[in-house]
Amino acid sequence: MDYDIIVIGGGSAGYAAASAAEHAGAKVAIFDPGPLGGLCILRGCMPTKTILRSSDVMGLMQRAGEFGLATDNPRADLAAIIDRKTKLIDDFTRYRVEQLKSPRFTLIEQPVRFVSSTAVEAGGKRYSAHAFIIATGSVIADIPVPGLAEAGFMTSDDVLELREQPDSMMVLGAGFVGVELAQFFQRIGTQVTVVQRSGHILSAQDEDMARPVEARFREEGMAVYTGTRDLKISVQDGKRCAHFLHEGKETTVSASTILNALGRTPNVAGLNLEAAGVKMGDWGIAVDATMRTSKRNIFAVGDVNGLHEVVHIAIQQGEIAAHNALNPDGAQQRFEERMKTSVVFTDPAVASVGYSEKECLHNNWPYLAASYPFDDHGKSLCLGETHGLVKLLCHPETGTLIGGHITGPEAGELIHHLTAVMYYHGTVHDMLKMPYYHPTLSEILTYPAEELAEKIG
Ligand SMILES: Cc1cc2nc3c(=O)[nH]c(=O)nc-3n(C[C@H](O)[C@H](O)[C@H](O)COP(=O)(O)OP(=O)(O)OC[C@H]3O[C@@H](n4cnc5c(N)ncnc54)[C@H](O)[C@@H]3O)c2cc1C
Ligand SMILES: NC(=O)c1ccc[n+]([C@@H]2O[C@H](COP(=O)([O-])OP(=O)(O)OC[C@H]3O[C@@H](n4cnc5c(N)ncnc54)[C@H](O)[C@@H]3O)[C@@H](O)[C@H]2O)c1
Repeated sequence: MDYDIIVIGGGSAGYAAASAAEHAGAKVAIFDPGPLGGLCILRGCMPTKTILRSSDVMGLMQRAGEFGLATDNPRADLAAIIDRKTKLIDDFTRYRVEQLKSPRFTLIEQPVRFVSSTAVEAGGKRYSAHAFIIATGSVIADIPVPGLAEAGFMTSDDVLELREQPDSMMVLGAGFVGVELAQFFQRIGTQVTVVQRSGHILSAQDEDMARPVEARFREEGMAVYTGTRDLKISVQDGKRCAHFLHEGKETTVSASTILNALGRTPNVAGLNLEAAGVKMGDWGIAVDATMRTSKRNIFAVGDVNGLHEVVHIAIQQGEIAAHNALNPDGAQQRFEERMKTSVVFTDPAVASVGYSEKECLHNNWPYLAASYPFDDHGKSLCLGETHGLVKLLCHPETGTLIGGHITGPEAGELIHHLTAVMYYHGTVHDMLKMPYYHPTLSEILTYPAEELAEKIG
């Protein structure tokens, strides 16, 4: 065999897998045709969070009067925002490329296709390995909306290079990508309309956690349509129009641009998975908790398995796969659904760890829930950040925390407190024994914990 492990794709999941495998003493090759850097650095987490910082500052400037301050007609310069993003991303990318090109691995900048379960082909050459870790990520999905392709649209990739601000924009889809970018554009002065099929935005979250974001969007002047049906697109008088059924009525909205945020799909094109005997599942390459595919020596990690398209989970899965690939007969590491975490970086932000009420109800799992709103919490009132709530879910007898959900100020930071409690299998009673500084946002977490502890007795 040429290598112990061949990693296909050098993004967050692939780099983590290769790094862990090399650290454990394996001979590793990474195949990636580039551009090198991975989605998170090049067109995902980091560039979007960089530009959102500008719109968050803008959002505060627009509220200056509320805090006894005056600003002189704040305006956004999209080209300058994009320049700041590009400078940072170039630095992050350079660092990642150096890591990929280090002598720790053999980096081959070619796409690969399987020829069997123990060999791949790239650039006309054949390479064999004991194990393979597929980490080819995801691509923007081609969702068939009538008229959309003819009308033309932008994607999150395009937005990150846009230098001229559109006067108006329709955002199709209100998942993570749609909501973060919708608020960015609305806050910098583009008139945004969001069109979402499910009954509330962020359809994977519990409804009560998503509604405060919708409320904030509307207060900021955004038009938000949820529960839409039969979406079609046309072009009339130079404007792009979306036609859909909303609350039983034919509705048409228009804008100069469309942002297609209808979702992503696993990137498996050209891999020739059939030759390796690797099977697809409903959302991506089918894997078990050890990250093994239908073929025992082949693993799939990160967006390509479609389980949770977020970066820390991609990294964790990469490390799990590396360990299991190198220890096929030893103790296997498993991905723990129990600790899954997500953060949507809107304002208010939406952060979750563990299970939602939706999931508990769907699976018939027993739970107790309690929540508390930010508009009744002292520190939030001082900050003027009163949108949202915190919600805790615990086991009805033991009080063990099984889910923590925060929509509100600094939710993406506050959630880690609940992550720590859950990591150590802590209970709502444990939360009440911990000291909380006053006045802080974190204190709000004790109120639902208290309610749940009283219920359990
Ligand atoms: C706009 C946006 C914002 C996001 N924001 C966040 C966020 O704030 N926080 C968060 O946690 N997640 C965020 N995500 C999701 C996150 O970026 C992804 O979950 C993560 O980057 C996936 O990593 P990956 O390693 O699976 O895939 P990728 O990083 O996409 O890596 C795949 C690699 O495979 C290579 N490749 C492709 N085809 C082949 C082939 N045939 N052969 C060899 N190599 C190949 C590619 O060149 C690429 O380098 C965001 C996503 C988007 C789109
Ligand atoms: N902050 C973060 O961590 C972050 C940010 C961005 C993306 N991501 C990751 O990237 C993944 C992809 O995000 P995404 O937002 O592109 O996809 P998504 O699947 O989360 O959202 C797409 C939305 O479009 C809606 N939709 C689909 N067809 C529609 C139609 N015909 N009419 C109206 N609405 C329709 C869907 O109901 C869905 O809510 C996410 O699952 C997330 O894990 C994470």
